[in-house]
Parts: sequence; structure tokens; C-alpha cells
Amino acid sequence: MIPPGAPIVTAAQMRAAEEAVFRREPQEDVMERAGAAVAREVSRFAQGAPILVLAGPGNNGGDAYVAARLLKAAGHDVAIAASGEPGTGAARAMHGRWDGEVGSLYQARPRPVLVDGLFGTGLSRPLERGIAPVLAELVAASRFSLAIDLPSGLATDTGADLGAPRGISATLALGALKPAHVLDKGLERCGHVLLADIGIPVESQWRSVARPQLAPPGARAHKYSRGLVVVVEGDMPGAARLAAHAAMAGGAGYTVLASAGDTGGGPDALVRQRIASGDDLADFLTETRIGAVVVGPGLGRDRRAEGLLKAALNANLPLILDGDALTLLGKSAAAWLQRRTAATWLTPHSGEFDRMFEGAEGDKITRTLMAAAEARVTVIHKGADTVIATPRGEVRVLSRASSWLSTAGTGDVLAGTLAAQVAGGNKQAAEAAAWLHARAAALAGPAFIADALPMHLPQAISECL
Ligand SMILES: NC(=O)C1=CN([C@@H]2O[C@H](COP(=O)(O)OP(=O)(O)OC[C@H]3O[C@@H](n4cnc5c(N)ncnc54)[C@H](OP(=O)(O)O)[C@@H]3O)[C@@H](O)[C@H]2O)[C@@H](O)CC1
Ligand SMILES: Nc1ncnc2c1ncn2[C@@H]1O[C@H](COP(=O)(O)OP(=O)(O)O)[C@@H](O)[C@H]1O
Ligand SMILES: [K+]
Repeated sequence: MIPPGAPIVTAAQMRAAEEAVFRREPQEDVMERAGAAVAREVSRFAQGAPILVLAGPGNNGGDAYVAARLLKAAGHDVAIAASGEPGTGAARAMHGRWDGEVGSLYQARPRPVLVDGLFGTGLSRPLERGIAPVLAELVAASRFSLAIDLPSGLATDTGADLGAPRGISATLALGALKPAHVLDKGLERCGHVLLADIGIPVESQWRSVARPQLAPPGARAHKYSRGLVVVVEGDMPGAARLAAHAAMAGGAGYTVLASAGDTGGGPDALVRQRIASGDDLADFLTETRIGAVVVGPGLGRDRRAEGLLKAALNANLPLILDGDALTLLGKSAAAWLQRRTAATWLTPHSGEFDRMFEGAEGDKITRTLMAAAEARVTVIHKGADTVIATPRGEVRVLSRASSWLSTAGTGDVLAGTLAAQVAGGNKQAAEAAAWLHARAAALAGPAFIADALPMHLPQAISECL
């Protein structure tokens, strides 16, 4: 579980936000609030069991000393083990306010409740060999463990593993989420992510995906005003049908499958339009009521596929490109897409993304932002951590969706869901589609097949009205 709609900031941005607050308020007061938030969460879970608090040399350790003092004052049995002397002024002050003993991390005996205050956003290199195994053992031996801000050993801005333990029960993000809470190894290492307001205002164009606010069709709505979606069928008709079904269940008023022949299957309400070639498609896409076109699911990569893709790219209509369309574009994706004047969305998984934007480097947020800016499109970079980036620099991250989504065809369902939101005029279509898709997966439960996913979209939508 990730707090929805929460700002995500890098370590440097968090530090800048803290510095701004310290100009009008003592650092110790902010640290008292951070430690109090930690103590509140820990006391909820400890239920009277003995607590071991680990304190590192920096301000993460400072938070740990505060939490230990408040937990002890509330009657808990608390022991502290430190990896060394406190190294910052605020951490020294908090160490000074602790009136008990401070043991050594290396001699610490496990306790049922563990608080990890070794390192947070200041982690600058992999954990030293000595620290990582000791921390891993103490976490493994505990019944409940809470990481202050971040599990120690997780790179704040990338979620890369620098020696973080496995099995942390919960992480209390302080002030804002950091990329490590939503990306890469952070998905497995943070446990439940909780967010504490510690009175540091943060500005960010990056957020976790939130539940969208949707509206039912107006009293005078008709099928075209609800949104007309065209899904282009190719070599693997099932993929296009999945996308079309998702568009229908995702709220589109009218869905057309542009297909070379009648391959059958799919809902009866699905309208079929015979499209044999790129020229046919170009003609058909002059229909002005079309609100979104989906090209790519099961498209194939032959000459016909290329012709269909070109016709869609040249049409002045909102366009969702997925699957084979992305592979066909490959390295020339940005050059093709920059020329478009109508809005475009790309929904690559990591393989498709890397084929299109092989020069992009860095963490997933940075790479996706770079791609969106270069191609001037919205990119929905799928995976266990789905990163949505717009050319204006906005980012939305959806992580911890059902891992049962890892089954063939669920990406086609996302493309269709997105098309429905685009055709319906939703200005936040990508974020809404990502949320609805993940919610449908949660409702579908375990071991669903992609065919079952669209059936749960209406329920997901009902939760947004
Ligand atoms: N600013 C504030 O008042 C507030 C901050 N807050 C809290 O502070 C946290 C950030 O604090 P921070 O910047 O002091 O960094 P922190 O994560 O404690 O670690 C830095 C220390 O670790 C050391 N070190 C680094 N890597 C290492 C390694 N691999 N192995 C060994 N040592 C290593 C590093 O040494 P150095 O790199 O300098 O050699 C330095 O001594 C943040 O996450 C939040 O919890 C909240 O209380 C709100 C108020
Ligand atoms: N482990 C996972 N956890 C959460 N979501 C996942 C996971 N694996 C895949 N997904 C989601 O499932 C979908 C898979 O899409 P894709 O790889 O394009 O599949 P296909 O091409 O077969 O339709 C994406 O929305 C992706 O974000
Ligand atoms: K920590």
C-alpha cells in the first residue's frame, strides 16, 4: 500500500524543503515532530513488547533518539543500539536528551520490535559489510520492524539496493515520499509505506497515483459524446479485442474494431469496420467524431502493420501506441512523434521502452521524463512500478498493483482503458487509466486471465463517482 496522491521528492529536494523551514524554526523542533510520528506508529504495533531502536550517525539517527525517548516515556521497554557517535548538531542534541544507555549495534540483542534509524536520505554509498548482516539479522529476528523514512541501505533517488535488509514490516516516509518508496527494490524492501506530515511543505510535480474523480454521463449524453474509440486489429486479433473490450467497459460510448476480416469473438456491442490497408484506415480516420485511436496490441510487424501505423500517426487524432507499434517505431519513435500535433500516449513495457529510448539513463522516473520530453508525448512506462511522465515534467507513479497482472494481455486492457478515458475527455487520462486498471486487477483477485479484467472496470469506475 502506497499513500495515494502523495508528493514524491528526491533527497536534494527534501533537504531544500527542510532548509527553508529551518530558517524560521529550530531544526530540533522538526526532528521532535519526526521522532514523535515514529513513536506513534511504533507504539500502535508494539503492544507492550520490548523495542530495540537502532540509531545511525546522522539525522535519521536523531529521529531514532527522539522516538526512543518518547516511547520510553510512554512506558515501553526500549533499548538503543548505535552504529557510532552522533555526527550532526541535531542528532547530538537528541542523543543528549536520551537518559538511558546506548549500546553498540554490533552487540545488539534482537527484540520483538525493531526501529531502523541507521540511515535515511543521507545514505551516500553501499552499507559497510559489517552493518548489512547485523541489520538483516535484527530485522529477521523481530516480529515487527519499522524503518524511519527509508530502510537503511536503499538509495533514496533510485530505489537501488545498497545493502537494505529484507522483511521490514513498514516504512514511515517523513514529509514526502521519495523515489525509493515506489521504485525498483524499494517495492520489496519498504513493506507497507506510511507517510507522516512533519510540517515541511513540499512542492513537487511528482506524485503517487491517486483515485480519479469521474463523473457519470450527463443527462443529455449520447454514445458519441461519451467517446468514440477505434482499435486497430492486426496479426493477433485477440489483443485488439482485449483492448476494445476494455475501452467499452472503461466507459467509451462507441467502440469500433478496425479489422481486415471478420475474425469473430468479442462483445456483440463491438462495431466492426472493414479496414484492409493503411489507405483504408487513413480514410476512416477522417471521421471527426473519433476521440481516441489505439494501435499496437497484436498489430504484427509486417508491411500491412507498418501501413496501419503510418495512417494512425498521420491522422490528426488522439493516439495510443502500444506493443508492436512501439517496436516498429523503435529508435525513430521520437522523430516520428515530435511531428504530431494531436496528443499521443505511449504504453511501453521496459523492453519496448529500451528499444525506443536506448540513450535514456538513470532511474526509471528520470528515463521516463527524458523520453516524454524528447518525443513530446505522455509515456506510461509499465511494470511493477509504472511511471507516467508528461512533456511538462509531471510524474505519477503507480506501484504495488496486484502482481497477478503479470499475465499476457493485461497491457492490452490498459491501452483500451486509457483510450476510453482519452475519448471521454479526461484531462488526467493516463493517471485515471492506471488507477482503474490496478483497481480492476485487485477486484479480479488471484490468477485472473486478462479476459476477466475488463469485467471489473465498471466496479472500479463506480468507486470514482
Ligand atoms: N535535516 C533534518 O533536521 C531532518 C532530517 N530528517 C531525518 O534525517 C534524515 C537525513 O539525515 P542526514 O542527511 O543526516 O543523513 P542520514 O540518512 O542520517 O545519514 C547520514 C550519515 O550516514 C553516513 N553514511 C552515509 N552512508 C553511509 C554508509 N553506507 N555507511 C556508513 N555511513 C554512512 C554519513 O556519513 P558521510 O557520508 O558524511 O561520511 C552521515 O554521517 C532523513 O532521512 C530523516 O530521517 C527528519 O528528522 C526531519 C528533520
Ligand atoms: N509484478 C507486477 N506488479 C504489478 N503490475 C504488473 C506486474 N507485472 C506486470 N504488471 C502490469 O501488467 C501489465 C502488463 O503489460 P504488458 O507487459 O504490455 O503485457 P501484454 O503485452 O501481454 O498485454 C502492465 O500494466 C504492467 O504494469
Ligand atoms: K532508516
